[in-house]
Amino acid sequence: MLLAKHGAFYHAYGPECDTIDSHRGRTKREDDYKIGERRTQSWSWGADFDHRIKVESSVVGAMASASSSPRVIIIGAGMSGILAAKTLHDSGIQDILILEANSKIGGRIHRAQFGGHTVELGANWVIGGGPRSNRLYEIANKLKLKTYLSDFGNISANIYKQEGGLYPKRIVSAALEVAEARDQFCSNFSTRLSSPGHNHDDVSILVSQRLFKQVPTTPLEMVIDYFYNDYEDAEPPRVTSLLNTIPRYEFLDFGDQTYFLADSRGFESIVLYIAKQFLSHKHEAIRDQRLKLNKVVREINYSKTGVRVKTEDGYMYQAKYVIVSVSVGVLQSDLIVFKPHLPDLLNVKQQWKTLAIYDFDMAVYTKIFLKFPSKFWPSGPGTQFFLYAHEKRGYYPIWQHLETEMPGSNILFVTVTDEEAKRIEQQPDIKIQEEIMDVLKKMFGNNIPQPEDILIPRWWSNRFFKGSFSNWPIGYSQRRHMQLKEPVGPIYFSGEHTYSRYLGYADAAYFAGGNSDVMDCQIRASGDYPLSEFGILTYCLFCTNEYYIEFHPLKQCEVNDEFQ
Ligand SMILES: Cc1cc2nc3c(=O)[nH]c(=O)nc-3n(C[C@H](O)[C@H](O)[C@H](O)COP(=O)(O)OP(=O)(O)OC[C@H]3O[C@@H](n4cnc5c(N)ncnc54)[C@H](O)[C@@H]3O)c2cc1C
Repeated sequence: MLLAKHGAFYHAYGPECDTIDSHRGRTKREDDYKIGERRTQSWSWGADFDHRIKVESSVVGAMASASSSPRVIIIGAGMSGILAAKTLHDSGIQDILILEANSKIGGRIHRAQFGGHTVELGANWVIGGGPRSNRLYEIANKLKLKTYLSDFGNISANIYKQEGGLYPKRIVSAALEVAEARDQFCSNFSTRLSSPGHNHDDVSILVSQRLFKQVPTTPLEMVIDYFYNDYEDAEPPRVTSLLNTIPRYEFLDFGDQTYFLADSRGFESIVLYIAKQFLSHKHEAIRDQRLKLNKVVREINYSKTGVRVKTEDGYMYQAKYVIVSVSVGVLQSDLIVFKPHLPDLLNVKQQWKTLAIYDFDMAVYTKIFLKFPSKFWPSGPGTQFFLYAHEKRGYYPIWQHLETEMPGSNILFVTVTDEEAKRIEQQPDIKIQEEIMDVLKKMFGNNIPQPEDILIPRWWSNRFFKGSFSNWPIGYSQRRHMQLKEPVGPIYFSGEHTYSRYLGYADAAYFAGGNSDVMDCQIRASGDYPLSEFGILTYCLFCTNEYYIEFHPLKQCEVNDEFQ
């Protein structure tokens, strides 16, 4: 995704970095809300559970040579799953099993070969240069991965009209000034809403724009607004929560320098590096029986005594606990069936968990790559990004060439999001290519060559992801987000969507894998039951049917210190 918008904002117009106040404002707000909150939950146990176990017991035996009843099963070997496993391993729980549906680790951090080069289908940017060190950026540097500071500095000279031709620079500059003022207003308004004395009422970014009396309507205004918002959130301002997405803590904490990772080893080598710290490996390949690839989990049976996890190939694995690190999009789908159902709408008193999952947003953000026989777009300083303004918001809007990172590659990519991304990925490649060529011809004339190749990731249709990353929708409360990551009996939840501070980013996945819930699982799994304390939360699990959450009113824990 992104990291681009704020990079653009900072690089092009200079940062207004109110790090400490905003940071503390957010922490305080969360604490205020949670202090003294107490909730009791219970759920019913599946009547047919014991019967199923007997029926499946021979299968359990069949897989025992690979892993005989680990203490904790981790579902998913993306960044958060690998970190969760490492967190457990480092704290002495090595009796774990990671089940991953795909044939490699990394999840939404995924490279591909295209046009003779390595491109990133998922996460691409890492950030650095801020008051806090970013672990992912540190690892990238340690591995000497090639990263390039993105050059957003000259957008005002690079916006094309719908029917072709560049907008005059002075018109774009004026529109950018308005956009920047609007963005600043949204930021100030968010801070004001979250300050003491306000009810922390949330509004959408669009409402904030209306208050500023500057709602983008023309193609130029819309594409600039898209660059500021959709390109970051992958959903439009109408949908996105102001309070929970502005300010962006990843930039306040980690810095305003956005580095585009372009290395043949891929972003996924960062995940591999972490995995190799605790899983046996030979050179670049993990050879550890505790990691099982091509294992699609379809069912999780849980009870007071533990979990049984069933995979598509008919195997059953049992453990005391399970950490589910799949995307919130996957949780919203029916790929994994929980038995008994997670507390849901069928019982009004127990609807919290399912609602928390269904109410959140899994956004779609797609980079479409094109390889041409020759370059026909401008290159050199100040040309890396160019925008296409169309009356339909988000119609092939943000373009990037790779001449800096991969000179002579003749590769372009365009980013689409949300409903447009969904519409596009349902079409055949050839149809998408035709649409794209029409747009490119408007920008660069009819004489441009046909592409030699096109690569269209389909994150939304992929049953193992169901989208690209989460976005915080308007109307979704902090309390509900706490429920999103809350455990249900022996089931724990991880994944980028569970870590609100850096929501959506690979950083969120990294921290989610070492956060309080995983640590709580670790403490329970190691037998130090029932009290755990970590970060800003204190979890008290007195029994598996009932638990409550308390917050330490006085403990202003720096979130980043949780896991370094
Ligand atoms: C197009 C795109 C661009 C992005 N750009 C950036 C960026 O520039 N910078 C940034 O920081 N972040 C970016 N992100 C976000 C970042 O990639 C994610 O936040 C992060 O990788 C999520 O990690 P995760 O472990 O939470 O989830 P995942 O990576 O989704 O890991 C979950 C794992 O669970 C597996 N799984 C799913 N279902 C099952 C099942 N039933 N059984 C077993 N296994 C299952 C999946 O295969 C996957 O490996 C981008 C993401 C996308 C898609």
